[in-house]
Amino acid sequence: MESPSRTIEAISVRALSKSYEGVAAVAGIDLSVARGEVFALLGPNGAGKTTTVEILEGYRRRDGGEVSVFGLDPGRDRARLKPLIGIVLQSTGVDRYLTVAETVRMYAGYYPHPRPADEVIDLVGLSAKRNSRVVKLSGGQQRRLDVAVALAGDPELLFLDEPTTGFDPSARHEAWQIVRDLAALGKTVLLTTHYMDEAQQLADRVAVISAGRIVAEGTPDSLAGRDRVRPRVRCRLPGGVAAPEGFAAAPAADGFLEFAPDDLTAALHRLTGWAIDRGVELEGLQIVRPSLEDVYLSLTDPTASGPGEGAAR
Ligand SMILES: Nc1ncnc2c1ncn2[C@@H]1O[C@H](COP(=O)(O)OP(=O)(O)OP(=O)(O)O)[C@@H](O)[C@H]1O
Repeated sequence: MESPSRTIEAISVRALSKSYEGVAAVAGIDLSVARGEVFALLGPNGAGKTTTVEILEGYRRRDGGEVSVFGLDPGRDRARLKPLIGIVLQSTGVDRYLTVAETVRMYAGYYPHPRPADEVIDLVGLSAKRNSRVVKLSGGQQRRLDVAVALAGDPELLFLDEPTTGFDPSARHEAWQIVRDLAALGKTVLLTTHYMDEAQQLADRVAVISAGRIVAEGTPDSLAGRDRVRPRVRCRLPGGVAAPEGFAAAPAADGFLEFAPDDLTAALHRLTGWAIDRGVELEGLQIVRPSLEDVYLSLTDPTASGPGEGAAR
């Protein structure tokens, strides 16, 4: 039978506030993260992400609001919370002259119910480097070791602070796989990132923080009505060929013909039928929907023109 504690949310935040010298860094945030969820906090520099996360970790005091992590208040119950959470900071200070296995075992020793060190090392893909000294690891391998250290105590919740900053593309994809593996184990993951593709790939839900407030929250695919925006059709016509009747939209800045039809299927049928009849090539024909990055920019930059009709409803 499921224990009662399994039914509560991993993280619940109500009206959280925090100011530094009278200036609000977090100005009334509500947030809830379910157990087993991968949740991404997005926001520009200085938006209040780190402040929020460090309050959840018990490293910063809040000024106001309610915060619960597995039913515990991180401001009061840090000692009880510690074995339940693992933290991967942007840079950690593991002893560079220990081996990978020694490092993970050492950290495992701090926890009451650690995960077997070899299992943790396999999980982060460092099996081949088990007996290598930290000083000999590449940057990406050291980041994996940071994740291994955070996993040593077999926490239920992982905080990942910009987990792939500075990674090459293949290291990023490998790191993403580690996060997916953690999710498959039922772990809850709260990550901060500046990479929209990372949030799109990993997060079940995202929240965008701007100037200390949450300005949008939802799944990456539906954030701010992204899924309700009419897709745009784009293509380039050969020089001297006029757009067919009914498609006489002004060309986009890059010379593409661009329009957002009511009925995408019918419009494509008419356009491609017209092109076939006349032997015209529709160069670079594509259907474009606003990306998570488009939506993010419209939410966080008041001067940006939005990603499209209805995107930021
Ligand atoms: N210890 C501090 N003392 C004073 N001001 C602080 C302190 N920590 C953060 N701030 C301020 O609070 C605001 C929010 O900072 P925070 O570090 O939470 O933002 P962030 O979203 O994590 O930014 P980044 O993406 O750059 O890491 C910023 O204006 C920052 O200058």
